[in-house]
Amino acid sequence: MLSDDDVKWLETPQPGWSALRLPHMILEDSFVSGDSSGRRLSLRFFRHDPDRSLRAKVIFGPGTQGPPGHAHGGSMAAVLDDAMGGAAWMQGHPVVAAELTARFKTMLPLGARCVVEAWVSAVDGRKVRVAGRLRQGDGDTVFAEGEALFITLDPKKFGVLTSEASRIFSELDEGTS
Ligand SMILES: CCCCCCCCCCCC(=O)SCCNC(=O)CCNC(=O)[C@H](O)C(C)(C)COP(=O)(O)OP(=O)(O)OC[C@H]1O[C@@H](n2cnc3c(N)ncnc32)[C@H](O)[C@@H]1OP(=O)(O)O
Repeated sequence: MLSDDDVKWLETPQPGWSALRLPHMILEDSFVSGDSSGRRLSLRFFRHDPDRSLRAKVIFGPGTQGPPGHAHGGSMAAVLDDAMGGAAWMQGHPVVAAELTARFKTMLPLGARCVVEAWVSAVDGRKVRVAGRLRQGDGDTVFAEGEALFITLDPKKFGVLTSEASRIFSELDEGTS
């Protein structure tokens, strides 16, 4: 479903980005990242090293259709949710989403190469506010913007996921320090 060029594009970090190699336990059956068929969502996650925010490359496949030929708003909101949650995890906050706002700005053509940017905007106790943007990969068109409130949980509730996350992010630090 994806061309070889699309796969190559998805897997190639931009300057200042480090690839996040997420373990099978996170990817398997993930609503957003768990589809390897290319029919629905194809994503690769990265860390933007200068400010440790999150980047993702994403292609919305034919199975994400809402308006004919364009992505469903729910699929865009799901990608923003996942990326914003990932941005919080990347900065050491084991969270789940409590509130999510999405603003749909421009219809997103299926198959377009897109980039997601997500960053933590404020932390107040257990409340972690995160913002995000879904834009054209090779241009400035913004398809959707998001804001969300995430709540930090007891890391014990995430069990092995929390230690996996620490391991993944410390490996990145070793690679870029
Ligand atoms: C490599 C690894 C990568 C891993 C990358 C993984 C990325 C995954 C990202 C996916 C993100 C998701 O979709 S997660 C799935 C969707 N979300 C969920 O299913 C969450 C369901 N909701 C819950 O489980 C719960 O409501 C919680 C945990 C959010 C909160 O419950 P709690 O723990 O009992 O906390 P509680 O005392 O109620 O609230 C704590 C504080 O937060 C505030 N608060 C709580 N909810 C709200 C709310 N909706 N709006 C405003 N404020 C709220 C409270 O007022 C309080 O403030 P104060 O009194 O302290 O001031």
